[in-house]
Order: sequence, then structure tokens, then C-alpha cells
Amino acid sequence: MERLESHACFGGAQTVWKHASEVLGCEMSFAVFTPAHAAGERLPVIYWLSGLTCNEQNFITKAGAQQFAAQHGVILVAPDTSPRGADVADDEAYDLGQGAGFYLNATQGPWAQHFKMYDYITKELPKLIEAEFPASDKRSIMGHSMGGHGALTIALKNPGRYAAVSAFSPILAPTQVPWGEKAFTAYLGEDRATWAEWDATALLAGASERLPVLIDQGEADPFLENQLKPEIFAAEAERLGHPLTLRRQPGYDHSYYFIASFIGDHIAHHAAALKG
Ligand SMILES: N[C@@H](CCC(=O)N[C@@H](CSC=O)C(=O)NCC(=O)O)C(=O)O
Repeated sequence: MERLESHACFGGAQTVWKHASEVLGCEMSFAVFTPAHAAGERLPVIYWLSGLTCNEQNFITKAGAQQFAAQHGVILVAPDTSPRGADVADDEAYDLGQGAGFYLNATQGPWAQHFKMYDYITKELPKLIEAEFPASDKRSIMGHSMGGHGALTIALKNPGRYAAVSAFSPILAPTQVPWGEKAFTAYLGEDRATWAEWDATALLAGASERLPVLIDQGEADPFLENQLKPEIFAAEAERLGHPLTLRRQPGYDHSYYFIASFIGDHIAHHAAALKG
């Protein structure tokens, strides 16, 4: 593991690291904010999953989350959104390939060789974080857009592993919208039956844990109607009695200005669950 950046930040440290990922078969960068803490203290960890076109930098430079993590004594981990490199499959479009890993395990060529973001986020990364940083095994997960959906699917597929889950402007029914249909066809193939295990709305019915979901959604988000579709997820959550707080925020768009406006609420929500 190599440290690429280190900055004093709200009494703690914002660092960026590079390591050779066995699961993804490439070098990966990830960011870690570590608040001030006592020697030997182990802190809970919130994982943040970013959206299309992002890498580990977007969240740490735009969301303003560190001040709240410092207040609550939680570590923040923000990985890149896909495998990267000249040897890794890619596409010219912003919504497929590098920068668009969708937090699933691809089964189709040419993607299957490296695009195993689900295994990376749920297995390899937490193992590394809990071995190399002052991190406990208490974890929660949140994200934005493609990453908001990734956070939801990962929490739903791993009952008991995450103390809390939340999302900003998540893609909520990817098997029914253009971003998801395009990516799932490429990564998982034409057989839609194989898509359901990676769709948050489809996963709700089989969830064995009714972990409360917090979602913030901007009403002025240009992707709201065609790509995000919170109404589909909300209807399924209501049908199943799955606890959901869906906050529709008038005037806010899809950007990190929106995330920065409400990230304090999300970190407080996660900290309460992680320390409860
Ligand atoms: N370039 C595209 C849209 C790209 C975009 O809006 N990316 C979002 C995430 S979208 C869902 O996963 C993002 O987080 N961008 C990075 C940022 O720092 O804002 C287009 O123009 O349509």
C-alpha cells in the first residue's frame, strides 16, 4: 500500500492510498478520513460509494463530510468507482466501463476479468481497512446515484453486516432505466433474470433484515424522472413494510452542492446506528 496524499483536516487526517487489488486485478486508489482519536482506539467506518464518472477524489473534495466525521468520531472510506488501467476494459461513454463499475460482479466479457466491484467493496477493501487503519469491524454504507444504489444493494445482500444505509439521489430501479439497462446488459448479459440480484427494488422482497433506509432526493434533479425513479422503490418498500425515509428536497439538483447540504444529517444518522 502506498500513501499518495496526506492533509491535516478538522483535527484528523485526510489521506489517499494506492494498492494492488487482487480481486480487481489492477491498482486501486481509495481515500480515508481518520478523525483525531486516542492511541489504540478503534473507530467505526462509513463507506461512501460515488457515482458515474467519479473516482476517490469527488467525495473528499466536494462533500464537506470530514467536519461531521470528526464531530462523531467515525472513519470515512471513499474508494474509486471501478477498476482502472490500460489493461482494463473500457468504453468511450461515461456510463460504462472505467468510472462506471456499478458495484456488481460482471459475468460477461470483456468486463468479467476486472469488474468485480461488489467483491472489492464487501470483502477486500474492509479487510484492508480493518487491518491497516484504526478501524473497528462496525461498518455502515452510503453513496450517491450509481453509488447510492450500490450502497443499498450491498446492505440488502449482507444482512447484519452494516449498521446503517443511506443514499443521495440513488438509481433505485436500474433494471427499468437507461443507465441500468445499458450497464447490466454489458456486465451481466441479455438474460434479465440474472439482473434482479443487483437491483435494489428487486432485492427488497427477499431481504431478511428490515434495515431502515434514508434517502435524500433533489426535486430539481435532471435525472429524477428518467434514471432514478424513487417512486418505484418507495412503492415496493411500502408494500413490504420496509422502513424508508425518503426526503424530497425542493430546488436541489444532482450535484455535490446537494450532497454537501445534507451530508451532516447522513453522518449523524450513521453515527447513531454505529454507536448505538
Ligand atoms: N457527465 C454526465 C453525468 C455525470 C454525472 O452527473 N455524474 C455524477 C454521478 S451520476 C450517477 O451516478 C457525479 O457525481 N459527477 C461528479 C461530480 O463531481 O459532480 C452527463 O453530463 O450527463
